[in-house]
Amino acid sequence: MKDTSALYGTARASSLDIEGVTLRAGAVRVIRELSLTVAPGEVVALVGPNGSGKSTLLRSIYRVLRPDTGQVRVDGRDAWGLSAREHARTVAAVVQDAGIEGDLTVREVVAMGRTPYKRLLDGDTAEDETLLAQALSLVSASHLRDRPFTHLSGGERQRVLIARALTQQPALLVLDEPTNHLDIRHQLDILALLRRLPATALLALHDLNLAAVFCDRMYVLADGHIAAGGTPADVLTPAMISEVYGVASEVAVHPRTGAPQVTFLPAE
Ligand SMILES: Nc1ncnc2c1ncn2[C@@H]1O[C@H](COP(=O)(O)OP(=O)(O)OP(=O)(O)O)[C@@H](O)[C@H]1O
Repeated sequence: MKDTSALYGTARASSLDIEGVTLRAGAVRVIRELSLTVAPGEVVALVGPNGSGKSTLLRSIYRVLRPDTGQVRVDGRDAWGLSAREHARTVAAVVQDAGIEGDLTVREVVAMGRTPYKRLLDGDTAEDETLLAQALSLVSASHLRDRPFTHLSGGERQRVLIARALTQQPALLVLDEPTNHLDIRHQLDILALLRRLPATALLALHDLNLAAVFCDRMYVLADGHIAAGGTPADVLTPAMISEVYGVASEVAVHPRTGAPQVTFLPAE
């Protein structure tokens, strides 16, 4: 098992409380009076149909979209009241469009994660190099270190962006479809890594069966509100899947993993 001790030698995990949050994107009210909690160290999935508001909700946690009403609290403190540096030392995000252009190398992209720990013009220290190397190793991307980021495949980029988030040493990781573009081995590796890290994680996921195996709890978003929440066994029922996704299914307990396993049935 790969070493996480440099990044997480001292275990860090934040609580997240979202209370009565309403969010607008443009003129549209996307999230209405939504509340959810994630306890320190939990891995919680946010699932739901396209357009249900998952990405929008995550944006309010990594401070791109300020709530109209309600509060996002990290360790009991208003996330929007923290200094930018303090917030970035606590919360790291992995998003779909990271907006990285130009000819930055993978190493330079991952090193951005150290910014909240530096003053202007500070160079990288030996400790930074150790953290970068460990983060790249954890996502199986050490061999990509000196390649231009924009030359990478979609799955390689995704892993590098996860490495960048890890070098922030976040106590809360917010991830928007982190398994997007990844082949099955890397999907399993990344989700197992999130489970193993001491940090708290909230991740938007489409794959209900992966959520069932790797997440402590899940919230189902539908049309900007929470339609269901609880353990995968509580949440993943044919009735919920039919109501929220309009798809027929059967749910069994997998004999090896003990997790619920959904089989989707084609429309008749
Ligand atoms: N800037 C914007 N202006 C107007 N509407 C927006 C904007 N951003 C998002 N929306 C709308 O908000 C709704 C929720 O979008 P969001 O991206 O949060 O959904 P999602 O659950 O992450 O979807 P997906 O599974 O497709 O990634 C969608 O109907 C979307 O069209």
